[in-house]
This record gives sequence, structure tokens and C-alpha cells, in this order.
Amino acid sequence: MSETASTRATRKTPDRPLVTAPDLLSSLAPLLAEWVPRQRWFAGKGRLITGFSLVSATELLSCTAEGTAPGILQLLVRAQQPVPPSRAAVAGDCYQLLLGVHPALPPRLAPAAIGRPAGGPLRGRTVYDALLDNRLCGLLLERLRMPGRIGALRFGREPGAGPPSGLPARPVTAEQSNSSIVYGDAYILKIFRRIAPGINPDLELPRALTAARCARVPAPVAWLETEAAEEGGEPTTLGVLQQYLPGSSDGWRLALDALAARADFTGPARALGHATAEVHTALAQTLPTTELHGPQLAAVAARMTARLEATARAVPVLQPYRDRLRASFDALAGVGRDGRGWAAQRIHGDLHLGQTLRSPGAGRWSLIDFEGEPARPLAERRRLQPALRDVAAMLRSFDYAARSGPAGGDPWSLEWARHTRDAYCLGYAEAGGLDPRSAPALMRAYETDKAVYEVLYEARHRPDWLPVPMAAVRRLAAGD
Ligand SMILES: Nc1ncnc2c1ncn2[C@@H]1O[C@H](COP(=O)(O)OP(=O)(O)O)[C@@H](O)[C@H]1O
Ligand SMILES: O=P(O)(O)O[C@H]1O[C@H](CO)[C@@H](O[C@H]2O[C@H](CO)[C@@H](O)[C@H](O)[C@H]2O)[C@H](O)[C@H]1O
Repeated sequence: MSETASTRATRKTPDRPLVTAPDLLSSLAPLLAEWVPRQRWFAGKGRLITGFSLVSATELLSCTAEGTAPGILQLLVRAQQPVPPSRAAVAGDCYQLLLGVHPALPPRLAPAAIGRPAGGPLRGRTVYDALLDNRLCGLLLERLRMPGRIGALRFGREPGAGPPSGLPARPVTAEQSNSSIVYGDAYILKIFRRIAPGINPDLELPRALTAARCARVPAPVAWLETEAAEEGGEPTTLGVLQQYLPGSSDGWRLALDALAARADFTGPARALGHATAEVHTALAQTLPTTELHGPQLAAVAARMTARLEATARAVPVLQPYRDRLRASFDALAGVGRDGRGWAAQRIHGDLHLGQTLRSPGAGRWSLIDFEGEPARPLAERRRLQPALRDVAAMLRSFDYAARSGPAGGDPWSLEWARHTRDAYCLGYAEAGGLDPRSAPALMRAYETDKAVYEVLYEARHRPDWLPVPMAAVRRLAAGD
């Protein structure tokens, strides 16, 4: 990063450093209260933000230097929001913000503007979304090329895996839970937005898979984290730079295209089943595994039931189906009573067609985004679970595809989903995964649990989509 970011970032202004200025956050808060709720990655939609508290601030590039150059300020802030009485003790969600600070924002960056603080250390400058400024994104890449630290942040890198300097940056515009930047069609940087303390599985699992020579995931090359809060604790992952798969298409797009053309998708689905089984096998070989017996399966079923009850309270259209859905979870609890143990391991945790990429030409599938379901606590996402949970989630995704698009839900599309689901299961079993057809109670419980999750997800994020998981709820409740 030569003279630019690292040296200027550590250079202290003659008086107090910006990041410890007492009015830094209070001067930004009115702007953030407007801007944060409008962001796709904001998980607290529908609840007012009553304030922010600062977790940490790091000046990656001087924000108060003389001249015309922009600065970069990285913040971890908690958004305070009213919570239901049952969660009264829970602190607000923590979000990562990467803010550009410009003395005079050029017109081309106007869409990225967040506002101009009326006071505080950044008064008179424009604060904006740094990830929409390709120049600042380029500086972030420069920083990731070099292991080391700035303030509370640490930059890590796989040995010998440094990306070249000067790759052009562009933001990913797809709908996503975090924010990503592509560099020269060679690397992609994901900046995590809602931050939970600890190592993010989206770094942990691809690193383990790459070390195990599983070629079904793009290899991580560098990352950004905060140091562990206590001795012996884990760092908290804030971002991951990994290989970009140029020209690949995501499985969701491919499935919708096939549906629109009334084309068969069983070949790609079977190959995707192979890829999923390969990833599961590699994860089981390199990371801890266990067996779930009666009491543990009963605990899994109890958690599913609790999620169902909570979701039915939040989304009342689910109420009439509660009892019949609960029957699937009771059946899962019953599965453990015959004394058989069920293998559990680290899994993807939120597998759906949008998390799969197919290469051009050879049509080879890769899996991405191992973060797990963003709404679940990190400890839960890192729990050892039956691998069939991922398979059940992917089956839901074929159903989603068949119910979306212009002809969504017509008899041909639903038949398409049935064949595609069968082909995926076949491919999974062929490549060494447990045959999903040999575990109907487990599959049904996980599919039901996923549909319940989707009801809440859609109600919160995309209410127009709610009929899609509700159709599955009706089907599953009817015992189909
Ligand atoms: N390694 C990669 N190569 C090519 N495209 C990628 C890669 N990783 C992610 N993408 C694209 O970026 C989008 C967002 O990535 P994802 O990891 O799903 O983000 P999020 O966790 O924010 O939802 C994906 O839908 C995919 O199209
Ligand atoms: O990709 P994310 O990690 O952000 O996952 C979340 O968003 C997904 C939607 O973008 C959501 O997936 C649901 O919708 C998909 C179609 O858009 C469908 O293929 C999936 O089967 C369905 O679950 C995912 O649940 C959520 O965690």
C-alpha cells in the first residue's frame, strides 16, 4: 500500500485521533439512522432504530487529511432497536460499515452519498458508501495484499496466495445479504455486514475444503478480522477475498431459464447432487463429526418446534398449519428412539440454487456462501448436523424455482420440480452421500423446518414471495 493507506492511516493528526473523537458517532448517527434501514443487508427491517453504539472505529485511510483525497472509515456499530419483551436482554445487532469520507464528493459518486455531518470531526465533508467507490475498493484490495494490522483490524492471507496489485474493482449488484466487490474477474471480496463474534463459517469451511483439496469451492486467499476479545478466544471475521469464477452462472438463473424454455434440468441437478456429496464428504473428512442419538434428535426436533411456534406468532398465516407441521418434528424425535445413531458434521447450512455456480463449458458445479442462514446465531450455524439438512434445503430451492417465473406453479413446472428433486437425490447418493430416500422422517422434518424459516424470511424481506413457502407449508401439512 506504499505511502497511501497504511502509512497515512497510522499517522495521527496533531490533536486527538479521529477514531477516539467523542462526537464521532453522535455526529454520524442522524445520517446512519436514515441510510442503514434502506440497505438490503440490514436485518432489523420493520423496527425503528432508536440509536447506535460504537463497537470499534478504524481509520483505514485518513479521513481528515488536507487536500482532496477521500478517506476510509471502518465502523462496527450496534443498531439499537426495540425488541420483543422475551428478548429484552439482547443487545442490538452489530453491523460493519465502510464509509468513504470526501472533502468534495464528485458528481459520479452522488448516488453513494450518505450525507454531510452537521458537526463532529467530519463536519463539512461528505460521508458515503465506500464500497460504491471503485478507487476506495482498489485501496482495500491493496491492504488485503499485505498481512498486518491497522488499529483494531487484522489482515490475514494464505501463504503465497497474494493477488496482484491494481486489479480494477466493480461492485456486485445481485441481491445479497452482504456486500461484494469483484476485482478484475479474478477475485471477489465479501464484506460481512451483520457481525457475530467468532470465525465466520464462510471463511472457515472454504479454507478447510481448500486445504483438503476439494475443488468444489472457490479458494479463499485473504481476509479481514478483528482480534479476539480475550486471550485464547477467536478472531471475528469481517471480510473474505476469494477466487472469482468468471463466466459462471448461478443455479437459480439456470433453473429459471430451463423452466422458461420448458427444458429438462435433471442432468444438471444430478451433477449438483454429486458436487454436494463431494463437499459433504470432504467436510466430514477434515472437520469434526459426531453421531446424534435419541436425546440429541429430540433436542433438534424441539428447536424446530420452537422456531415453528415463534414464526407462527410473527407470521399469523402460518397458525392454521401449526399442529400438522409439528407432527413432522415429533416424527423426527421418534426416529432416535430405535437406538440408531445418525451421522452429524459441518454442513453448508443455507444451501439453495443461488449458492451454486456452474462453470461455462464443462458445466462443473461449485458451492459458495457457507455462512449458513444469516438469521441464526453463529454458534447454531457452526453446529454439527446431519448432512441431509443441506439436501432438504436444496429440494426446497427446486420447488421455489418451479413456483417462480412467468408460469410459476403450473402443473408442468411442478412435475419439473419432482423430476429435478429426484435427480438431485440420485446424484447425491451416487457420489457417496446418504441416500435421502433412506431417511424420509429426517428429510421431511428438515424440509418443513426450512419452509418455516422461509416463511419468516419472506415475511421480513420479500413479502411478495410469501406464497412460495406457504404453498410448501400446505403441501407438507397435508402429508404430501
Ligand atoms: N467465487 C465467486 N465467483 C463468481 N461469482 C461469485 C463468487 N462468489 C459469489 N459470487 C456471486 O456473488 C453473489 C453474492 O455472493 P454470496 O456469497 O451469495 O453473498 P451473500 O452472502 O451476501 O448473499 C452470488 O450470487 C454470486 O452470483
Ligand atoms: O443467499 P442468502 O444467504 O442471502 O440467503 C437468504 O436469501 C435467499 C434468497 O435470496 C433465501 O432463499 C430462498 O429464496 C431462494 C430464491 O430466491 C430459493 O432458491 C431458496 O430455496 C429459498 O430458501 C435464503 O433462504 C435466505 O437465507
